Amino acid sequence: MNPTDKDPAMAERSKYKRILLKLSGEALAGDEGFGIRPEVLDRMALEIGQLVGVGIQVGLVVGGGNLFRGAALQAAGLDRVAGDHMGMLATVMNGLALRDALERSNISTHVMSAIPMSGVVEHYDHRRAVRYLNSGDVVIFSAGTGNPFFTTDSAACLRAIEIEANLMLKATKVDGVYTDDPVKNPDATRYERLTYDEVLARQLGVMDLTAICLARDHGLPVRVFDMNETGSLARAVLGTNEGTLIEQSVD
Ligand SMILES: Nc1ncnc2c1ncn2[C@@H]1O[C@H](COP(=O)(O)OP(=O)(O)O)[C@@H](O)[C@H]1O
Ligand SMILES: O=c1ccn([C@@H]2O[C@H](COP(=O)(O)OP(=O)(O)O)[C@@H](O)[C@H]2O)c(=O)[nH]1
Repeated sequence: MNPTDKDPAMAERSKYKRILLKLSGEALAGDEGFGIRPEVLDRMALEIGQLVGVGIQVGLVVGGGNLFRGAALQAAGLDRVAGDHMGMLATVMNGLALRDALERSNISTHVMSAIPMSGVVEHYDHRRAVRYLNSGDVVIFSAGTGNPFFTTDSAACLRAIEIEANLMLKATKVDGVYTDDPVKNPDATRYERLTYDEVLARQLGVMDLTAICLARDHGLPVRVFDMNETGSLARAVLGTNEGTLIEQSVD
């Protein structure tokens, strides 16, 4: 499917009215692994715009790993809490860049931050976020959970549960959950579907345990997929066999 094709039947075919898309920071950096690549932002805006255009409500959580990660800064000698604050501020920068790309594509977008940052972005407010989503605007939830020692995967599950999203989509560098880390083990094979308990029991490292436990405890389905493949976001929302679906039961 070409993501630029308008598909009016898509919203009807999608069983998801509201989704939460988690973009890793590295996803914004393209092949370089660091920084923000404008052409990557534009491609993402195009794919997100396709969903918005057919009436699917989209919340976004963006990571910060393309700029700073608390654990890496700690390894370099910084205090962990200061490093995590830097990581969360990095997600706000990514959020601003993403909003810019979305608004250039005429998609009305708000950035909310879990850390108050008056004059730059709005402070996170759950009820206001839901109002924006109901009016068809995109909401970018930045600064993670606002607390150190958490990840943006956990923030994505948290916000998805709060806004009652029907699905959390984790866009990453690999095209699903594998029997082992596919980057390190070329013999690893991909699962189409998994339960939360299987992810936990098999210690599949694609998401942190806090995030998986939150999703499990609140019955939030999670689809892990590779957004570098053109059209993959639309396919993931349509529920076709894209990436890996993690849910309560696979019967
Ligand atoms: N069982 C697994 N299946 C899929 N990916 C895995 C697995 N175990 C570890 N990974 C790794 O998890 C990463 C996805 O997590 P992500 O949050 O996007 O990256 P990071 O943790 O670097 O920010 C992949 O790049 C992959 O190398
Ligand atoms: O609730 C949160 C979310 C993120 N972070 C910090 O922000 C960094 C960037 O987030 P993450 O690593 O999840 O980004 P991604 O891997 O998705 O790019 C993390 O390493 C943490 O240091 C944090 O302290 N609390």
